[in-house]
Amino acid sequence: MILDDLVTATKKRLVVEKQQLPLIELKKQAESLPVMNPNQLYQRFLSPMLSIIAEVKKASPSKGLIAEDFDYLAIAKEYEAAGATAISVLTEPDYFLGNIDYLKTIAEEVPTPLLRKDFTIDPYMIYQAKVAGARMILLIVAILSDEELSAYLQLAHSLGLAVLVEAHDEEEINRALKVGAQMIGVNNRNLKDFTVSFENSKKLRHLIPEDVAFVAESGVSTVADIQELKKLGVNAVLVGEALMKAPDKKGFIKKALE
Ligand SMILES: O=C(O)c1ccccc1NCC(=O)[C@H](O)[C@H](O)COP(=O)(O)O
Repeated sequence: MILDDLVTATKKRLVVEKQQLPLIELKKQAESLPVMNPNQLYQRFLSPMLSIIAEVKKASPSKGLIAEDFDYLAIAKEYEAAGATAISVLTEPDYFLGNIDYLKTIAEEVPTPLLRKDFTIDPYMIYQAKVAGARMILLIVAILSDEELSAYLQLAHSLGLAVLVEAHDEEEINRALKVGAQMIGVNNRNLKDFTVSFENSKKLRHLIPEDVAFVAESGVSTVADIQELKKLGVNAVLVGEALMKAPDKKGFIKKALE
């Protein structure tokens, strides 16, 4: 399964990264930075207005190369100007052709909160996200134990980072709620065969309490899709490929927010 491959690749990458910058140094850098209150961001997602998390995504395991012309900074600036609540930046290099430097550069110029979209399996990656300028990280229930989920969530909060906890079914949602997730993303993409269906969001929406933000992830192609998800009562929609391919990204987001 693709998640296993992603975890294996991430483990290999971390060995090298930890040699280049030992944890103790990285931690010092992260802990010297100001700490924001993640509740402000959670509350923003819980507001009655739909939130759009617009993704900067060059390639993916399901689609291969998505963006030949990948001016990630210009794209992020368009997302910001259009009113995206947050910008997700893929930093995974092997399968998504991402890079944490993309996030760093965007953070220096774009005030919109940034989600470090990666396969977090080690506290090192949470410190990296903080130092790079992220305001949010992703934790995927399927690749973490309950102990890891809880420890990583607390570590992120202690650094002022909000956490999007991704779940695929009822059992994973219950695990996310048990560790105190305040924002849960349900992936509409089946990671075994890459098919996409909003059925998952529909089926699981009622399991997430009102005070926990619900994010529908993946598979949005059109503004009409976003409107369909809005009717299900989602707080936010995470959109990658459709926005990357939209000739008028600003228009797409603005229409979706109408
Ligand atoms: O996008 C993939 O192919 C993929 C494969 C395996 C694990 C994760 C994957 N995507 C990560 C994401 O969460 C999406 O990039 C995000 O939800 C946006 O999806 P989309 O709008 O369908 O590009």
